[in-house]
Formats: sequence, structure tokens, C-alpha cells
Amino acid sequence: MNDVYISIGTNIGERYANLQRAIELLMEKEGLEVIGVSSIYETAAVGFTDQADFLNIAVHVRTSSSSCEMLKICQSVENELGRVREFRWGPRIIDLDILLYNHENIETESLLVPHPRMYERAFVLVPLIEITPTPSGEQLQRAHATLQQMNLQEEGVTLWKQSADTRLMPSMK
Ligand SMILES: Nc1ncnc2c1ncn2[C@@H]1O[C@H](COP(=O)(O)OP(=O)(O)OP(=O)(O)O)[C@@H](O)[C@H]1O
Ligand SMILES: Nc1nc2c(c(=O)[nH]1)N=C(CO)CN2
Repeated sequence: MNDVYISIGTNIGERYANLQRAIELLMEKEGLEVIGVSSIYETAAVGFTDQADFLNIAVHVRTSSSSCEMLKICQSVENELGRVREFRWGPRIIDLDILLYNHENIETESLLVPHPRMYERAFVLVPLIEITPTPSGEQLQRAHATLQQMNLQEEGVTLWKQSADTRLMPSMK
């Protein structure tokens, strides 16, 4: 089995429902178990800043899928939620990025892991660190150390809904 951390973001439509649906769809995939879901954070848009605030979470899954298959799963969840690609860093119904896959470094044409921008993004690091309180491995330790240097108010990251919401994790009631 493989340990994977995924970042999920949404800033169009019913943002909370979009996150719920994305988790439900992940849970339906064969050989995949959702191990943990962070609290939900409301975050100011990064990159292209003239757009609505996002809701962001981090999810820990355990899966028999390869990294390449996992990317396809993430893309299928995006498609099932009706994501339309407009422009880079633009508004989106849902976005699933693979942050970490085991402790591997992956560089293919379609997949870079660790996600190349994860260490500069407070909207990724805050939820990731919440679900990895005792970081194992160089990548998570770097994530923790990097976050410690950040000012979350300046980064525009605020807690929106505390975790332990059984509706977000229907099978873990
Ligand atoms: N770790 C990764 N997770 C998800 N997609 C990745 C990853 N590494 C490379 N990609 C590639 O990135 C492509 C573009 O992804 P996407 O449109 O979601 O980018 P983005 O979310 O707008 O920007 P960013 O990559 O900065 O988060 C995907 O088609 C995928 O092949
Ligand atoms: N706050 C926030 N900003 C973003 C996000 C996101 O999920 N949250 N995703 C982006 C493209 O991956 C670009 N900018």
C-alpha cells in the first residue's frame, strides 16, 4: 500500500459541497482508503489574485494505485465534479494536487512529486501539517520547518471549519 497526501481546493459554487463530493468520490475508488482529512481553511487566492477566496483541505489516502494511476484518479474526480480548465491558476470548482507519494521523488512529463509549489503555499502547508503532527521523512519535515517561518495572517489562511465533521468523512462515523 502507498501513502499519499493530496491537496484539494475550490472557489466556485457550493465550496463545502464540492469538498464533500470530492472526498466521497475518492472513497468510491477501488483499493483506496481515506485515512485522514484536515480541517477546512479559507484562503486568499495565490497566483492570480483577482478571484474569490478558496476553501482548502489536505487529505491522506492509502492506496494500491501507482502514482500515475493516482494522478488519473485525481483528474477523474475533477472531471466528475465538472471542472472546466480555463486558465492557469484561475477559478475552479475543484482541484486535486498530489503533494507526496510515499517518500518518493517523481519526475515524469505529467507528474512532479513532491508538488513543485507546495513548500511556498501556506494554503497547502497548513492543512498538511495538521494531519501530520509527527512528520516522518525529509519532505514532511521540510514542510513543517517552512510553515514555521510563515505568518498565516499575512498569507491569508484562516480556519473555516474544524475537522471531525462526519459528513465530510461519511464512512468514518
Ligand atoms: N503533483 C501533481 N499533482 C497534480 N498534477 C500534477 C502534479 N505534477 C504535475 N501535474 C500536472 O499538472 C497539470 C496541470 O494541473 P492543474 O491544471 O491542476 O494546475 P494548477 O492547479 O492550475 O496549478 P498548480 O500546478 O500550480 O497547482 C496536470 O495535467 C498534471 O499532469
Ligand atoms: N488560495 C488558493 N490559491 C490557489 C489555489 C488554491 O487551492 N488555493 N490553487 C491554485 C492552483 O493550483 C492557485 N491558487
